[in-house]
Amino acid sequence: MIRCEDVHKNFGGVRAVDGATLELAAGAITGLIGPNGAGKTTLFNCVAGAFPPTSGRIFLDDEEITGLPPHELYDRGLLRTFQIAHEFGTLSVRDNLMMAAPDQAGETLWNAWFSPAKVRAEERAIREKADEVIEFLGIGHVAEERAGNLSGGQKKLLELGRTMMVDAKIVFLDEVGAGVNRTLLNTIGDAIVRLNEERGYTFCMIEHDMDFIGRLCDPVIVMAEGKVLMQGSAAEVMADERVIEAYLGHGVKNKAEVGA
Ligand SMILES: Nc1ncnc2c1ncn2[C@@H]1O[C@H](COP(=O)(O)OP(=O)(O)OP(=O)(O)O)[C@@H](O)[C@H]1O
Repeated sequence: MIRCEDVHKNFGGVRAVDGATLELAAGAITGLIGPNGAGKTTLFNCVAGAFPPTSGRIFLDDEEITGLPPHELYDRGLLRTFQIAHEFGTLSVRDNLMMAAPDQAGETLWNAWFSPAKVRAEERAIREKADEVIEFLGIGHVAEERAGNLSGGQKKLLELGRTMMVDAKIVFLDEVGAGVNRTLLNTIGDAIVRLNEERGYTFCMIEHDMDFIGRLCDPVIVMAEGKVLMQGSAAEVMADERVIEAYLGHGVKNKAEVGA
């Protein structure tokens, strides 16, 4: 479980996150929505260690993780997908997955020279794991394809695959559905649900596609003006007057009513 207590993040005079308090339950797929500029990405960045909050505290279970750098969070199984290097365009999908595996013995010259058997055994295990991830995600038909030739949606699947190579447990997804066609979006959605149900991954996802949110996320947390406006099921938040007003912009609804 991740808990943010009264988190603030200022950029000069801009209060990007202005006292956000929320919990991301372990084992849930939580959606984070809100109008442009609501502070969602900035809050993500604070939790995932891109920069520390100006004030407030963040906990992973009972341990305070406020301000910890990404690699320390990564060691605790928490990662934001872009923390893993973007795909290597000229390498195959399988090789991209294999390179995401952490702490490989073959990376040191010493092991490569003096422990070649150990390096080979480890490489075999990593290859088997990559093949398992490829099968899980149903991307066998592009396993030998150069990652640079994948469509935007397939690259998102590869991104999810790389989280599986490092056995992440809490994954932050920032607009994973952006610019992805409906069919592939369903495939990505299915992979997220299966990772959640079968492997116990916890997800928190920023998303603008409300159909996608409605299908995957429970609960949904709504942010507006740097704060948490409300939390509920997708149906509850979509029907909530405060949420509608936040999306329309302050005063717009009232003006519309006055004009009506
Ligand atoms: N590095 C920065 N420097 C200055 N201001 C920033 C910076 N990052 C974000 N902001 C400002 O902080 C506010 C919140 O931005 P943020 O990107 O967190 O919102 P968001 O909810 O993710 O929006 P969107 O849905 O449009 O991505 C905005 O007013 C934005 O202009």
